[in-house]
Amino acid sequence: MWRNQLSEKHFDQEVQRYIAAQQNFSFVKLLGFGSYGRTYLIEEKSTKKLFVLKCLRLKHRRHQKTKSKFMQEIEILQRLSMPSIPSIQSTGTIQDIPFFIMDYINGQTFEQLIFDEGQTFTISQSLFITKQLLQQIVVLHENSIVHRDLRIPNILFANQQLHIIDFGLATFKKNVDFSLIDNPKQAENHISDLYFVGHFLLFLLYSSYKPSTSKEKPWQEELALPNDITNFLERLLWIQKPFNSSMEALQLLPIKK
Ligand SMILES: Nc1ncnc2c1ncn2[C@@H]1O[C@H](COP(=O)(O)OP(=O)(O)OP(=O)(O)O)[C@@H](O)[C@H]1O
Repeated sequence: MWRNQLSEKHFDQEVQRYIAAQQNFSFVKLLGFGSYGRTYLIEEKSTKKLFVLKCLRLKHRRHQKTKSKFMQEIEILQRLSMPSIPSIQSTGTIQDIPFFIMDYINGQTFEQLIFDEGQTFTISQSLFITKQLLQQIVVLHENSIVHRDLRIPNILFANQQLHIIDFGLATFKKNVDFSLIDNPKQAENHISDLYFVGHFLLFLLYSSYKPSTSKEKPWQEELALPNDITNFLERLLWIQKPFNSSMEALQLLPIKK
């Protein structure tokens, strides 16, 4: 364990050395790391523009499957050209570890907005934001991509619009027999993203919920939403018949026109 940490720290220095050797970039800081990747903030000297360098974690360098998944994240981001998704600027290797450089989204995640800043959302604001998210998901699905990790730390608000990051679990959309799906989060079709949208909408709605008792009840009882919104959420969360596509979910979003 400590050996792994030691070598990851050593690798951070390798990244710093690599960036220092590039004429036009300077290293700013380590942004964080997840299970597959390690992410750094860098600055383009001539423009002062910030970028993110993401590389495969050192411990996975010999795992062919994880390496291919990382290369697939690059392929997916390169395929998508949407203002709400970071574009890839360049790719390469540092000591045989693959990396890519993408746009830095200078905003706040919904996790930060709700839990650090205590921001609250009304029902109509929550539905309006969910509509924006669904509009982006429709475009992803039209490009045959499913994100499969649309959690609140991966959805940011910046420049007056929503942005989606972290395509590490994304995959190419398949025709999946609904009866064979046992975990909607991992489904390789629209079901996965819509399931996450259901949880996203619940986080927004719960931001303004004030419990009247210490006893926890199901969200349907606690939030006591109008029926059309409860039914919509239950279809996203696969409690009721799921939507046939993200477009259908967008069209049936119970939002006042
Ligand atoms: N393009 C980006 N723009 C702005 N911030 C980013 C970008 N990509 C990643 N980040 C931020 O960098 C940090 C690390 O991201 P990374 O995707 O490596 O791991 P993670 O999201 O913490 O973990 P996991 O892999 O489990 O999802 C996170 O705080 C994330 O918000």
